[in-house]
Order: sequence, then C-alpha cells, then structure tokens
Amino acid sequence: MRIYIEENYEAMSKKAALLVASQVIINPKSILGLATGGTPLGMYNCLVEMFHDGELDFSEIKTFNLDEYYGLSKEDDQSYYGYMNENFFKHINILKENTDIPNGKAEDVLKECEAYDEKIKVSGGIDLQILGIGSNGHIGFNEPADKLNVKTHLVNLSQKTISDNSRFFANKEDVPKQAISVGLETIMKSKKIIMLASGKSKAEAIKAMVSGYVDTHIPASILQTHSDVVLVVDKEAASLID
Ligand SMILES: O=P(O)(O)OC[C@H]1O[C@](O)(CO)[C@@H](O)[C@@H]1O
Repeated sequence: MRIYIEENYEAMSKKAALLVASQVIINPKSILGLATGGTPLGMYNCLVEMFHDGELDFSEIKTFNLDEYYGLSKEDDQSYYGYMNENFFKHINILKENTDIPNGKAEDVLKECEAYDEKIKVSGGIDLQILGIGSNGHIGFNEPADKLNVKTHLVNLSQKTISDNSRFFANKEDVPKQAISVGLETIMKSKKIIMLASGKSKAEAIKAMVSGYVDTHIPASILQTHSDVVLVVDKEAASLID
C-alpha cells in the first residue's frame, strides 16, 4: 500500500484528483467506482475544475457508485443519486447512461443487487475505485460485523454511521437506516483503489486499517491484501499511524 500524507484536506483532495485524472487520461474508457460522503467533495471539485480547463474528457468514462440509501428516490436531494449529480455529473461531459447507482427505491432489492453485480461484471469490472472510510472502518456501506458480505446487498446501517451521517440531515430521525451497498468482492476486484481520509475522526480507523491484521470489525483492513491501493490522507487522519 502506498501512503501519501498531505498537509490538509485541500491538498488531499488535489492529490486524489490528480490520481483520478491520470487514470482518465491514460484510459479514457475507464470504469470508475465512485464514493459519496463528505470526504470526496473536494476531489470532485478539483476534477470539475480540470474538466473546465479542458484537461479531462469523461465522454467515454463509465461509473458505478458504491452505495445508495434504501428508501430514497433519485429525486430526493439526500440520495446519493442526487449527490453525484449535484456535485459531479452535471458539471462534466459524462453521459447519464454511463453512470450507475443502486436504485434505493427498488421493489425487489435482491434482484436489484444481483443486477448491479452483473452489470459491473459485464462492464469488465472497476478499473479505479475511489473509497472513503467510515469512522468505524466501513468501506462502501460494508459495516463492521462478524461476517462480511461478498456481493451487493441490503445493509442495516450501524448506529455509529447513522450518527456520523446525521450531519447531512435536518434531523437524526431522517437518516435512512438501511442502504444498498456493493460487497467486498466488487471492491477487491477493482484493479486500483484510492482511499481518501481526512480529519481526526478517521485517525483510529486509518490506524486499524494499516495494522497488519485483517479484522472484519474494521472492514477497510481487508484492503491490506489488495495489490494496488493508494491511501491519500491528511496529517490528522494519519496522526495515529506508527
Ligand atoms: O466521507 P464521510 O462523509 O466521512 O463518509 C465516510 C464514508 O461513508 C460513506 O458515506 C458510506 O459509503 C461513504 O460515502 C464514505 O466514504
């Protein structure tokens, strides 16, 4: 695992954007795995700026998002579909039909999950996966547990995640309690992975993630067994790494 420790959130975002940009330039038909949450917002902003400067072309890029809140429709501002459109897709020349996010309103969730895995497989798999990390060590919405799901699945969000994500909602009660998340197979089969983390609240999770042990209660720790992971962190998130 390569680790870049950047001065602050802005530098972390820029570094991550440069890594994504080189992937897009080297292979303009790349399949990108995308993350949501607060952490990648700066990276998306940098990529949008680079697009406006004429440095990037997303017209042949395909994307698959990691997860979606269960019960939220595409039209809901709080959905990850809404997030991606608002913060990234509507600012670049990506084709709508080339972007995929699990359907949070799927009536048959099992079918939706199986179809999502199949679509990723048929596309050839993820070339570059962007990941954030939960303060409890989750990746996607693969929450700490005794057993971790391999496939895309419906997940009950942990109290920690609900509480962490309540900052994005008017009331804690509004935070969805479930989500559809890709499983560890999709993440681990990605050819390259970039993980971003910023701030003190992520320091414990980052320390556990690079500990030398794989622990299902720190799902991100499985990334230690992947051959091409780049960790881009700011100083605060890196503060507990030995
Ligand atoms: O970046 P944040 O908001 O701290 O969230 C951490 C992670 O949890 C998620 O919200 C769940 O997938 C991710 O989008 C993010 O990578």
